[in-house]
Amino acid sequence: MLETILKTKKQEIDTLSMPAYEQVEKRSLYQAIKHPTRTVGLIAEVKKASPSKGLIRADFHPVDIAKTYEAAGADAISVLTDQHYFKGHRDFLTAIKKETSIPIMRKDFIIDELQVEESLRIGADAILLIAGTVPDQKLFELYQSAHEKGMQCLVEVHAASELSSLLSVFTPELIGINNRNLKTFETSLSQTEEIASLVPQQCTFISESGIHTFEDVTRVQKAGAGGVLVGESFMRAETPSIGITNLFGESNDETTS
Ligand SMILES: O=C(O)c1ccccc1NCC(=O)[C@H](O)[C@H](O)COP(=O)(O)O
Repeated sequence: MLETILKTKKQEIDTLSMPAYEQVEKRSLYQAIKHPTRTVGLIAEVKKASPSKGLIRADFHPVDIAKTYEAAGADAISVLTDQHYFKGHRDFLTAIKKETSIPIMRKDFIIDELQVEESLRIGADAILLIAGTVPDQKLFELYQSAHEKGMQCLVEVHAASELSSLLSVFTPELIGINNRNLKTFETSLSQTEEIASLVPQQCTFISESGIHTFEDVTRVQKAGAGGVLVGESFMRAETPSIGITNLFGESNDETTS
């Protein structure tokens, strides 16, 4: 699947039209995760559809969803901007950035410097970089470029071997361990438990995908996760903010919108 997505991305990059600069202030994803609202950081994702699940939320209003995430104490928001596979759009990110005050991460398949520049222009505070999509040295160059432009990065891995290889080139401040196998689409939290011991002490790591219950959160927290990235279970909730309070076993009395 990843190979197919990357093929599409390369075609998109060939015809990429660069947007105008959005004049917006930068917010720190690293600080937000280091000082979370709860005992573990939460990156809440705005995602209409996905290759593994198809359409997830038909009643999809990205800015409203993002606002309810912020009201429910999310530390940061991840916005899918890929159109073809996730029904996202870069305009969603810009609109969300303007209507919220927490860090906004661009979730896409960023493999080229032009996309880093595009991310800056649309107002992203941070971008996702995925190990294995480009050689590690190239990933490091994209990481450096993002930082030079004032953005931060969540660097995602799917296997211990990917993390070891990456660490021989650079040490990202924020590492994402994705629990989803991109070949079978199965999620397993044991991914987080297996890879966690390889994360250097100075790094924070986020457990991504397949987190649906408070037990799931507790499990990855025990493995050392400083944060979780959750999409589907919030997007399937009647209102996404209730998805957040339910995930953390909190009362929904004050969060009804
Ligand atoms: O979600 C997919 O089907 C998918 C397929 C191929 C590449 C990436 C994919 N997902 C991106 C993500 O990592 C998730 O959107 C994110 O971690 C949230 O996961 P979830 O809470 O399980 O929606």
